[in-house]
Amino acid sequence: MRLIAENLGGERGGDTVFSSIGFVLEDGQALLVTGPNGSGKSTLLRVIAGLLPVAEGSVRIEGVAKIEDGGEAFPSIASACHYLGHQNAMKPVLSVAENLRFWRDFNGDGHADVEEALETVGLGGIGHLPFGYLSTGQRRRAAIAKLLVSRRPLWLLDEPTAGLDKASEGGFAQLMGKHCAEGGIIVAATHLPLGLDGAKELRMGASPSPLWGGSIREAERGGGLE
Ligand SMILES: Nc1ncnc2c1ncn2[C@@H]1O[C@H](COP(=O)(O)OP(=O)(O)OP(=O)(O)O)[C@@H](O)[C@H]1O
Repeated sequence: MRLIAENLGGERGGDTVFSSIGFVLEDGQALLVTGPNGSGKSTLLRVIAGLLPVAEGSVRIEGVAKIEDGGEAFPSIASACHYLGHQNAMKPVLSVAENLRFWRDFNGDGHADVEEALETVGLGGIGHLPFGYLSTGQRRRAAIAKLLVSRRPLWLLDEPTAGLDKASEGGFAQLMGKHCAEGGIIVAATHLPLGLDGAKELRMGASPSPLWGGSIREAERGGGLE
């Protein structure tokens, strides 16, 4: 599978946030989206996921495996991706396991079972607790377990390690490495190194405020791929 963005532009509230973004990611590749606050990293992920409209250009997947009836296993990016946003998308009054079972049923393509996924993220034994009881880092780990209970080749991750301790960051780096080694693709917006060897980097444009360490290169809000 390939994820292809061509001349991609995104808007928020009618204003252009980024434009002229282009990249191709093949099976097993990862892209780190970096840049200052407000430069459009989250907006880019949401545009790729189909949660916000494409303002210009295009983003698409190609080369998706066929299923038995000749159709494509994933007919759209939305059906091919896991989107992990800033919010964890879990119900606080449901138990951790109930939340994961919901997402497993909702997304289909059952993969790891819920207990196995919780063990993997170091939450074995607390699946019965209401999600709302968990600490910030435990909530993030439970949200990461969501990536494991259904198989989706494309992971779109927004600040995935926010709130994680060092050991959990290392564990998540291994999970991401395994996903790529199995042919998955990752696009991750981050301010922190994620421990993903060989990842490409897309730097989004500068912050409009010089006071917080950004420059005022408003004309360069488009991204550059390295
Ligand atoms: N619903 C909205 N309406 C109007 N503008 C918005 C909306 N949501 C975000 N924006 C603006 O879009 C721009 C890009 O925001 P975005 O969240 O994509 O940045 P980011 O690079 O992910 O930032 P951060 O590093 O702080 O997470 C910001 O200037 C933000 O104020």
